[in-house]
Amino acid sequence: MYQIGTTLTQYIIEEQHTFAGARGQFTGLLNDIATACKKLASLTKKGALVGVLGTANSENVQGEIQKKMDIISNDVFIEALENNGHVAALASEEMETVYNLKVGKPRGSYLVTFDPLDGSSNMDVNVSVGTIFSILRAPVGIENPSAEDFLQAGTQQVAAGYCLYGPSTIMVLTTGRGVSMFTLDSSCGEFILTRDHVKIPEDTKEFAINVSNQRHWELPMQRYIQECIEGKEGVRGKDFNMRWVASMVAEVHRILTRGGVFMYPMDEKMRKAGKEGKLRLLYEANPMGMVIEQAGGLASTGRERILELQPYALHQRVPVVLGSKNEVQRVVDYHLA
Ligand SMILES: O=P(O)(O)OC[C@H]1O[C@](O)(COP(=O)(O)O)[C@@H](O)[C@@H]1O
Ligand SMILES: [Mg+2]
Ligand SMILES: [Mg+2]
Repeated sequence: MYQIGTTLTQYIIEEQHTFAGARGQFTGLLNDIATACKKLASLTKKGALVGVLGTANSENVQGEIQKKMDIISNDVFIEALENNGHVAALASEEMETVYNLKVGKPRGSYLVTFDPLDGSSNMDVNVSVGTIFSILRAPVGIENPSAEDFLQAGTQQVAAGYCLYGPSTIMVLTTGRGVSMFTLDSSCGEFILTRDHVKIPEDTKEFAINVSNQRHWELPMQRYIQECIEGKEGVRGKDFNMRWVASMVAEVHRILTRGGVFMYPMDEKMRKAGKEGKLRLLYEANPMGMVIEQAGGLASTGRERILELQPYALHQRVPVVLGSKNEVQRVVDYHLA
């Protein structure tokens, strides 16, 4: 158990000691990620003052028009991670293929997948956005890991987390020993531990889903949401509230803070478009799934545990239902009934 007020630097040095044979790379890598997030926190706060709002004239591998900050965040992350010999390769929402380090750059023991700017549709309207990251082990002795080397099940993650750029900047991290939250004190440029061993309430009265897609949902999801909306008058016997920020980081942070269930289910519209979901397995669902499970919640596709899925593609999409244990279990039961 760490003292509230411990700095992230002190925390990760201690965590490093729990890894047998550790040589300081893990500490270094988390520090690199923290440095990138501090830069992004400053840029998102300055916004129009530093010209980072608006759309770039380019499309990413997802077929989405990129925001300027999608590209800037991706570059900031690469710059912070590629020089210090902690990683062997990187993969990101904004890059079609694996980013291999330039010739001569020292290679490290880890792979990092990341969503440099999550909730990017909120950037221009000043609503919370964030960065999501997942750390995996790199194959030993491979100079340039390939996409296949990244296709590891979520259970293989060494660590995962996100940084939320909201009213305050908060880094949330798990190394597989519970979930810790650090708030950025910009006066000293340090992330300070503000909550440790975070636990999600098992029950909730708050759901998050984009209801505009309702007519396309599968019947089990229609039933679940209808029952929530019927509230006290219905079979649930209690009223529910709804939230939708359209930034997964903000939804997950709310759930870690007061419980809830977040859903981005599969639907008919996606099926017709040949998609298997909206959110991406390697740099959204897996890292958030690890954080949620480490805080006592569940993370499912609606039918399967997300962390046990065997990935087959770098930008693979999956349905996501995560949050308070008993509520996610109910959604799964409806899908498996
Ligand atoms: O616009 P919609 O359909 O409500 O989707 C919102 C979802 O899409 C996302 O913005 C996708 O992430 P990116 O912004 O990183 O592409 C999630 O953060 C969010 O939960
Ligand atoms: Mg995202
Ligand atoms: Mg993104």
